[in-house]
Amino acid sequence: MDDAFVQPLEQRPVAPLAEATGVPVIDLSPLTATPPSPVAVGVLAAKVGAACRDWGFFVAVGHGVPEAAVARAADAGRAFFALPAERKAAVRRTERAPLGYYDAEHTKNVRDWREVFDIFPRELPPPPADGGELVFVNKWPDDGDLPGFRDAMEEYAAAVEALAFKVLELVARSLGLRPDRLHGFFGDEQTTYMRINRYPPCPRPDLALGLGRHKDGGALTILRQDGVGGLEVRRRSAAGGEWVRVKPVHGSLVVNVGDIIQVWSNDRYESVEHRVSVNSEKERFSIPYFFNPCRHTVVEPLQEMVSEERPSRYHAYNWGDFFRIRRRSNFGKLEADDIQIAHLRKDKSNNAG
Ligand SMILES: O=C(O)CCC(=O)C(=O)O
Ligand SMILES: [Fe+2]
Repeated sequence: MDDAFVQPLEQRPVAPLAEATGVPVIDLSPLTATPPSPVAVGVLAAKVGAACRDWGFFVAVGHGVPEAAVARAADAGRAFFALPAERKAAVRRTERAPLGYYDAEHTKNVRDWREVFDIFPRELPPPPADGGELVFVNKWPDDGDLPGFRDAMEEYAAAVEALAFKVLELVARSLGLRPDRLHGFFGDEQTTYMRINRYPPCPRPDLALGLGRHKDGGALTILRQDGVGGLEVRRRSAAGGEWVRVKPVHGSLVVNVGDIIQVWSNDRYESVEHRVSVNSEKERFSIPYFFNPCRHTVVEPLQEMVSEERPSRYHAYNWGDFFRIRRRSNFGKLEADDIQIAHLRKDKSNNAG
């Protein structure tokens, strides 16, 4: 195996992991009840708040994303990766136009054992030709190659977007905010993107990771994983900091708190650190949906989350700049590690990330 994939000793997956105890599984069906019960929604918001605080993630069931849409997207993803290499290369990502196919992602400067395909469900208009800006325009494979691929991706993304707004509302409620307090950040110029991941079987699963440890930089991630397993999350340091496996639950979606909610909440909620182990027998597929605000959003603790007793813990930053730097560092091996919100923390003594 190529050395580029070998994780530093302390990051190598250690098997077997402790079976996760108390991983929060939350039934979101009160959201789709007609008419909705304000009491049930209030109870739900409290559960979501506790999971965001104690774990930084939860497993959602009863989420309302139709099973058929999930199945079509999953099948379309498999079919895409099964295309011959040259068909995938035809929609390959470039440094300037970072959507499409890629097979050399790096996380913290170690190569991931996976291939990916990225789309922006809400495409951004192409920037002026010579501005040097990134071009977020989708690269769809030929419909002849892959009939129905685009439709399946768009249908799934639309269903997950509806869920993302509902979860955002629960997060806002749980912080004592107006239910639509966060919606305005997610307008037409959203930088939300959706990815399909394929993790091939790996001859040395003891040395490599499908995806190295990281925190998602956006607001929320909604992830569909198949039945193979491999996703691992790290418990907050207060709870021991050990890695636990997120066992696949049929029909569920995993919801991660990202860095932006950590900052907005002024550290009431914490973005979950996670990684993906691989195995030597089975390929694994997943579909994360990264719910991200508009490019020009200035991210900082919400004014309601800041007080004299709890002053703002972060310097304000421009999301578009953060996103661009992250995308660039994913492109290949760089001199420095990825940018982290820990770098934007005012009190650098708590600098883990
Ligand atoms: O494949 C997975 O289960 C996790 C994917 C993930 O964390 C990511 O793409 O950021
Ligand atoms: Fe992630």
